[in-house]
Amino acid sequence: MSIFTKIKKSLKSENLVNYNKFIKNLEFDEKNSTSTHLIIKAPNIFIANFVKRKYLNKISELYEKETGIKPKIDIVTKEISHRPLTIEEIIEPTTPSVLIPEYTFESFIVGPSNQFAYTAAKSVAENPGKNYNPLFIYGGVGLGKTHLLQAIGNYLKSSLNVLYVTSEQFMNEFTENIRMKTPERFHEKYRNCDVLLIDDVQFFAGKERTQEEFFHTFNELYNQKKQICLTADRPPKKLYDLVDRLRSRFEAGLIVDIQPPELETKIEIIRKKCELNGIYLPEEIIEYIATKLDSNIREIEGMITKINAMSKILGISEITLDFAKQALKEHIKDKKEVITLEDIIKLIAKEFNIKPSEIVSKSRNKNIVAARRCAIYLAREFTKESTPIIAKYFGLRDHSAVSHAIKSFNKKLKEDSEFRIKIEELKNKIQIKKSE
Ligand SMILES: Nc1ncnc2c1ncn2[C@@H]1O[C@H](COP(=O)(O)OP(=O)(O)OP(=O)(O)O)[C@@H](O)[C@H]1O
Repeated sequence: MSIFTKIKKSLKSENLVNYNKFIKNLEFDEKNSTSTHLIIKAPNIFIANFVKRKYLNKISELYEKETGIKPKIDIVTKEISHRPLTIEEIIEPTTPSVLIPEYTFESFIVGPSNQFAYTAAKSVAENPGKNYNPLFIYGGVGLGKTHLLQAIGNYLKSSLNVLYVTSEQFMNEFTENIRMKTPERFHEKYRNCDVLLIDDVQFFAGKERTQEEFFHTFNELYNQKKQICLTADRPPKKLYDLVDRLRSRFEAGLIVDIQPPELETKIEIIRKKCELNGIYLPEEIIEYIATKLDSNIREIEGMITKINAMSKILGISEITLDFAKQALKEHIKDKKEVITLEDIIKLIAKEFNIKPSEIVSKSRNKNIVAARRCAIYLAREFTKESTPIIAKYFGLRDHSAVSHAIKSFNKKLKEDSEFRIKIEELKNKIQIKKSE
């Protein structure tokens, strides 16, 4: 009998009223668990939350009694394996401890905000140890750093010895091996891989012994032309508590950033997540989530899961916009509507040296058309107006004309780096106005 079956049996024998409802259908994820880190699958988010609140300590205790090991336990839902569970947890930064098969290049949506990082990661995966070494990916919370790092690992794991760890795991293992007087075991593991992927290296900050060890690991692998990829929440030059020689190693490779996704990219990501998880959401709800929530994709995923789970539990077959609004009510921060369509028009008119009225006119003058497209794009990014309202305001036929204008705009953003910089500057100006 497996240990997990024994644990379930003990929970049953303790006559827990909720055994059938909450414990019976829990499954042990053998493939992804280790002896110190257990992953348990629950049928849905509510059961998972309940088990976490009520039974986690008990399960941990029973496991320790059986094995002598105090485990770390993650309870995940079957729908989205490996996801942390409560909405609060989903919003919290969390990093997995194993390679997650779903994090691939194919499931990663590319837009102007992450194009550079994606291309660099793909290139590293296709030519490990040859093009960019190390690859350093940085960016804000929940923007896809781990996903890209793991995509490299998943791409290479069948042909090479890939090692994926968080900086914390690296540190814990190092400390543990020192404590057990087995440093050679640690060296054996880390200095003999072909690809080393370390997530969240900002946590090396201030840990001098770990940094020292990592420095040697780095050199050893680098000299053997093994690929090293790192992620952090900031660029190497801002990792202040890192020893200089390590920082300069990081800086010697390719450094790429991931920016918050543009609205279109966000919408695409939501579509993809729904598709991957077999969730159907009408377009208007997808757009609602994308415009109302910030850029943290993990948070967005949490909201999709929540809407889906609530609809199932309440037996609702068709999810309406009102239902979604209700479900997300408490999670949508009450941001004041500070940027209006008029603000955008004024700003663009000034930038393009034309009159505000010309932007909303029917003129086909090249400069005015460019200004209009830009204004439409920014209106979608920064105001809370729906696509039909924006169409009406700019004198366009209907919402599909808005989508068309945004598509052409995104194409230009992708192709023309000077243009991209100009738009970034405009976005910054709007952000400044927003925070005034
Ligand atoms: N462009 C994208 N396409 C598809 N999914 C994405 C994209 N960007 C982020 N995600 C998803 O968002 C979630 C959070 O991403 P990830 O864990 O990679 O973020 P992170 O940048 O590593 O965040 P943290 O700083 O908290 O570690 C993941 O489920 C990931 O699949």
